[in-house]
Amino acid sequence: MSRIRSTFNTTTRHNRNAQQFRSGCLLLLLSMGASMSAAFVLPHTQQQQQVRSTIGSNPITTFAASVEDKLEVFDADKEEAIQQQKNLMKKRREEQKYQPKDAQEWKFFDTARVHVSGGDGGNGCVSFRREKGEAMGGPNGGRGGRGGSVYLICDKSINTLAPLRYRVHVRATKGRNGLGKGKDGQKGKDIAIKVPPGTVIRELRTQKLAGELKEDGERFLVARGGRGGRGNAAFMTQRNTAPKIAERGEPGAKSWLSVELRLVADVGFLGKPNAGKSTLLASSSNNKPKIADYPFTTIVPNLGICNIGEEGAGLVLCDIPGLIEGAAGGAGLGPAFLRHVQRCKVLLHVVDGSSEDPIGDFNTINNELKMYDEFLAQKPQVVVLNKIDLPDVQDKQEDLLEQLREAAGHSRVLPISAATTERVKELMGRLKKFAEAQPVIDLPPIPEIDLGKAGLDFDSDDYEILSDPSYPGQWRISGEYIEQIAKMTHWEYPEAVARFGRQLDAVGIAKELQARGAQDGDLVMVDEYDFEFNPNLTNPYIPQDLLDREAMFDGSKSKGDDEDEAIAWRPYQQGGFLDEDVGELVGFTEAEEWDMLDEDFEFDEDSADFDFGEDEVWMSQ
Ligand SMILES: Nc1nc2c(ncn2[C@@H]2O[C@H](COP(=O)(O)OP(=O)(O)OP(=O)(O)O)[C@@H](O)[C@H]2O)c(=O)[nH]1
Ligand SMILES: [Mg+2]
Repeated sequence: MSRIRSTFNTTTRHNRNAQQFRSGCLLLLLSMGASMSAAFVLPHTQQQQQVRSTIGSNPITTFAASVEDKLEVFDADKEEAIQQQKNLMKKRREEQKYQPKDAQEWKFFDTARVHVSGGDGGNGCVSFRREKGEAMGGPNGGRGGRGGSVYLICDKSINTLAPLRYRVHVRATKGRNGLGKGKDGQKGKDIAIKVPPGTVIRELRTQKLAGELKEDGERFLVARGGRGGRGNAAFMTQRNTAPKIAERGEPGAKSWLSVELRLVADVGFLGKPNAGKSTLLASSSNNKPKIADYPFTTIVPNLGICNIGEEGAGLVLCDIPGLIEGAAGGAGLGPAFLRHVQRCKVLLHVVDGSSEDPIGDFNTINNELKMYDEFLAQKPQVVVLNKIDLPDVQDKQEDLLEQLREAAGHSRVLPISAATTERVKELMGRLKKFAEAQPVIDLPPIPEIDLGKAGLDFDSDDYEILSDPSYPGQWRISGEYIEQIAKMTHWEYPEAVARFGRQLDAVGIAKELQARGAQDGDLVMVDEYDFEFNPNLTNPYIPQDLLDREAMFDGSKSKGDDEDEAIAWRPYQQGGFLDEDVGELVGFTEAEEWDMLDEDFEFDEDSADFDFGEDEVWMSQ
């Protein structure tokens, strides 16, 4: 059996050289990255300028363009159109500056980043029963409490991620430490964050999908609290009836999340700016969005519930900012909001009959849609020809309808006037029937990452041993499981250190190290802990300063005459641990309330108790 010698004094300041080396490399990489990005990422217009100067009207233009598809051939008309749109958007931004802060636009947030951390588990305790005539009874150190977990809860009464904008760090509380007399530590409090239906959760760094909340009341574990460390009572065996060993609490899971909202509606509006989408929403629902005769009036999605006519009542409508040519490539405001119509059963394509080229508009939008997302492009559409109250439009109405039917390839085309509400009631009735008839094809997303796991749940075989020839005799072991075990080891208890050695053995790490040529006395690093590798050592090394402290401790003074009182093993009166920050042995203190845990604690999501206290659950407003 291999033993690992714990070298305390070096625990916190391990391997400075290696760290410096690493951070040096990192700096180097970062500075390389910076200069590379400076060289390759040019502003859009600058890129176009370059393209223009290299291509010009040269006959090889077509050849160049086909060689490099990404090159955009300069087109004066398009450039002008883009410039016009830019000016308009600038105008909108200017206007926005003067909007009151409580305007709808200010409150709508559909993306957020948040750091969630589950509470650490409480530490286990080493303590022994003491009764009359029995100097040292059985072990009775309690278990630490479980750390609180962080959940997201789906609440249909809110429709923005604004609460997450105002608090980026969400931490659940720690579990309390276990105490003597078999008292287990109190659990940490769970935290729940309310989010609207359609919230999609991803791990920020990898952008891996973790899950999605759709139904009201559904909840999703995003950071699991750590398990409480076991007290010495749990380590009693026939051979060792007085174990001086306890575990530290398991650290809670932590991660950065990117949270994104996809509104859930039956019908998503689609169309060029100024087509009359918001006017239609206003004339058919309880929502009164902003309407004006310039493009990009709408800058955030609006949800409305149809309230005209019996047939269409209750239909949920979603009006998004208008789309323009180049939307799939990021032009205009629309693309950022297109994901909001991904959940809709049906798309309502609003065509402005008074536009110069209504059919061209219709085709442009459909092309953009195809480029943006094939899935979205295949959603069933209903087309409306809007503004038929205008005489000009009336004149060519029949022609336009015919052409639209042809371009769309189906006959779900209806002439309406959103302004006068002509045929709007009929449209809503038909839309509702059509939406209801749609099969549910929205496949449930396949999660790629499980945020509900804490370190100990990871596959125990999963570890990696790294060594660097320039640092002979140094080994770094990485792996969620072994790192978590290291964090849970009470290094000041020799038996705990020995147990860690056995765990290294069990996972196969000790053998692997030997096979790779690790020598007696080599430095082994796991997470922030350093050890000397010593497979032949039989007695774990106890740092002298800890032994000195123990010798200085006078147990007889600590507790009064009450012989029945349970006292802890010296020097940890009620059990204790080494506080690495201050380098001191710290005793556990008595807490007011106790909460008993089963010995074999299993994480049970259903028993999670949410704290709906003051600032831990966030409402939308
Ligand atoms: N005559 C007439 N005008 C309409 C009709 N529908 C909308 N409008 C006008 O068209 C202009 C644009 O309407 P909006 O509803 O803001 O258009 P939108 O599609 O929401 O535009 P964005 O939000 O910019 O994408 C406004 O001046 C409306 O009054 C209609 O049926 N008839
Ligand atoms: Mg609008």
